[in-house]
Amino acid sequence: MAAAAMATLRAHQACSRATAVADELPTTLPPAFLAFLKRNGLDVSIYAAAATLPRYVRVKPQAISEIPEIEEELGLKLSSLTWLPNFFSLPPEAQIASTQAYQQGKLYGMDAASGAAVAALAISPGDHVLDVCAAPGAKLCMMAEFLGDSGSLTAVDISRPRLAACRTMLRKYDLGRRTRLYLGDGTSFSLLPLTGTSKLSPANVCDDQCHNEEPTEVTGNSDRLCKGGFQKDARAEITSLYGEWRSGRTRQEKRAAKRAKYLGIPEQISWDDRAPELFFYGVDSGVVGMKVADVAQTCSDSQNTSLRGYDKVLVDAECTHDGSLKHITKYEQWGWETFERRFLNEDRIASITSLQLRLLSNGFRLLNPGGTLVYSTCSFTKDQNEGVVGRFLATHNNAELQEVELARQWPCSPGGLPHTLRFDPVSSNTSGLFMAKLTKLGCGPSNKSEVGGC
Ligand SMILES: C[S@@+](CC[C@H](N)C(=O)[O-])C[C@H]1O[C@@H](n2cnc3c(N)ncnc32)[C@H](O)[C@@H]1O
Repeated sequence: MAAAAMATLRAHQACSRATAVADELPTTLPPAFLAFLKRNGLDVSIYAAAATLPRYVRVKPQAISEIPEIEEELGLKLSSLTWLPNFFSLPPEAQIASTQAYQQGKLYGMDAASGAAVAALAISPGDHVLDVCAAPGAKLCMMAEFLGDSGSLTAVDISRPRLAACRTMLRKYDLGRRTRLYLGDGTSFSLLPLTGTSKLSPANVCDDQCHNEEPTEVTGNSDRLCKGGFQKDARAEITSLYGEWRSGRTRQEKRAAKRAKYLGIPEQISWDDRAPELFFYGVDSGVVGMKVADVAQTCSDSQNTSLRGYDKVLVDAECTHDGSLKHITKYEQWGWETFERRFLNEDRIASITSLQLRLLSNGFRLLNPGGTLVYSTCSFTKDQNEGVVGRFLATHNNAELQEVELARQWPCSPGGLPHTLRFDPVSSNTSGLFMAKLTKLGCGPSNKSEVGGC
């Protein structure tokens, strides 16, 4: 079909969907949310699309040949997305959680717009990738798939329970081999990728004499390791090496859970506690066999050296979630007070753009020159999207917005800055998502303190 005819058809489809959604406008959205939409110039009718929006799943490449069996189990046809490989749409009411295909880790639920944000990063095998706000981890899983058998994936999130969900997901889908998960603050995270190879093969790992579940400085014999911990040898010099990661909650996690339960607070690290905690590492993440000090090599250690940062960075920033339609409508059952407290609280809204800017700036600091960063949110507001990116560009003359070439085939609209993109239920038939793709230009006077040899 000619491009012009295609555009007309798309506009027509969007228009008839818009008419349909306006007819089904929900009346239950709470006043605080309606006021938030009004303040931000957003049209409430978009939320009526929530009920008709398809569900999307990503089928792992290894399971693509099993689509007929998966369809039979689901009792319906998977409709392949022509613009996003391995993504399929399902009717909104489709239930996947009880299927064997889901339980066996052959597919996972993920909105197509979220898949597009990962595709925009153009991850290649061998890349060192950083995910600054990783949990609960659907994008992380997709990034791990793209990475394949080389390179590394480092992921950070500030919420312990969400990070635990992320770890469960990586393990369920067997995608954690090259991944390190950190409980930490993405605005200050400074750890560099591990570019070397593991110093010990699993054959050298011993089972006995294990003392700790987490690495600590101990007197040890660096030739032999314990699974998930370290052994003591009084004769050897002070050293500590990582063994294989062991499942189950670490002592540190159990302590934090107990404390959070006692205080009745969420298990989240405090904003002042900036030291990242290694929460999970895969067998090929480069951690096994490394000294604690080497794994903890930070960006500040690397000034004026040749230590490298990350090739690709995703900053899928915390936001007000107003574009995440299905999520929003769930609050009808969960209670709008929770939504108001979490997302519409005045202090929270005031601080969120500042948080987003700091997450973006820190992700960019850790990016190698020539590398790619994608900033995304699931908010429709200009402040959290074009506003944050505009403020960032005003102070980073080594950053440049880039075209997402794949997007020429995507059902999205242009954002308010060159090359930025917006997905929404009416024109894209997806949840809401904004994305900006940035690259870091070569070293200049303005980026002297950044990684990558500058
Ligand atoms: C939009 S969600 C990320 C979704 C995730 N990328 C995915 O695909 O599943 C935003 C995440 O940012 C995390 N977050 C909030 N503040 C943070 C901070 N200062 N540093 C790191 N993560 C943070 C939240 O805990 C939340 O999990």
